[in-house]
Amino acid sequence: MRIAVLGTGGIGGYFGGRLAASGHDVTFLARGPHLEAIRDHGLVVTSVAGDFTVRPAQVTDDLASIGQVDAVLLAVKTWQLPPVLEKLPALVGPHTGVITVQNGVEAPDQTAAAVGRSAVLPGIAKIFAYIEAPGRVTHAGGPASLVFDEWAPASGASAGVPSERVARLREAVTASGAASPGPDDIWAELWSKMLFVVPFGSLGAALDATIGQLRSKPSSRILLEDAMREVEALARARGIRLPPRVVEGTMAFVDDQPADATTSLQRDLLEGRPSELDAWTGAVVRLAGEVGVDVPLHRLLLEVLTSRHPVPPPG
Ligand SMILES: NC(=O)C1=CN([C@@H]2O[C@H](COP(=O)(O)OP(=O)(O)OC[C@H]3O[C@@H](n4cnc5c(N)ncnc54)[C@H](OP(=O)(O)O)[C@@H]3O)[C@@H](O)[C@H]2O)C=CC1
Ligand SMILES: CC(C)(CO)C(=O)C(=O)O
Repeated sequence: MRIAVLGTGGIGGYFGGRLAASGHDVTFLARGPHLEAIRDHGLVVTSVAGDFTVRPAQVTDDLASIGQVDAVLLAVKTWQLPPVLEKLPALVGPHTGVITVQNGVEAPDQTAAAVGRSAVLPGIAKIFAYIEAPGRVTHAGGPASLVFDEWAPASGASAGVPSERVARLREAVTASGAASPGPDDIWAELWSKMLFVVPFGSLGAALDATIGQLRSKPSSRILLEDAMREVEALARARGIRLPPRVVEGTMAFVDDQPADATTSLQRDLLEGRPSELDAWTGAVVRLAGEVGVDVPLHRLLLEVLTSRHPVPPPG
């Protein structure tokens, strides 16, 4: 299968690396010293599931040179999407599937605005992975699964039967050594991840606290749960079929995580880098406004984090 991995970071490097190592024709988009290191020494992946190196790796910083592919793994951060989306149409043919992996719930729509809904496979990456050094990606934990589906999966008698391209892609991911379970409802999955990651990320950043600290102090535990209930109310108001008792289930998941866990949002904000705040907390506030749901905790968190961490200039 011809695959383009747009953004060779934690997600693109890990899942794209596995697909390349298992024999698919994968082209990686990267830039700067990371690109040079991959070109010179291959893409080196250190993983709790087994290390591997893709050498030689096909890597470029020129998206337009890639041409049409069977699948795209769109794995840049949310604020990096616009220039990539502008050039994405050149990679997309009538059967190409573009998997989005961004946290938040807006990347599928943004991608659809560039290439049409029929090309988009909304997805979620369940993993903890990052760039360790130029040319080197580390997978530190998590189930390492890539969950995705058609925008509007088959219903009625065919419910649960994946489209041909989704079936082929899931098979490729699974054969590469990662997991790709079929979701019951991809939109409910996206919102369930949002319900976990946004309260955890924004409260963690506001309080400079790990997940262990947030969950064990009664006052912050209540705030975490309240923030999750705001996302739940918003999702339900937008017609998302979240599972029953989703907050209780997510709190149980929180209790299961390593005590020192933090989110990329928290680390990016506290280290003065650009962040996905607008796509996480900003999106909750924005989308709540559209349906008249009040989300006072998220409004406060957005205000605090925006004023405390002004967006750094690009570059
Ligand atoms: N990492 C994780 O564990 C998880 C991440 N996610 C989501 O996945 C998405 C990707 O995250 P992650 O993999 O961590 O991000 P990273 O920052 O690790 O990777 C993104 C990579 O894309 C590169 N890139 C961006 N734009 C371009 C461009 N125009 N040309 C060439 N290279 C480019 C970046 O380069 P540069 O550094 O130079 O900007 C960077 O190397 C995020 O939206 C995140 O929310 C979801 C679940 C878990
Ligand atoms: C918390 C985590 C690793 C969960 O997958 C995440 O998505 C992030 O930090 O961006």
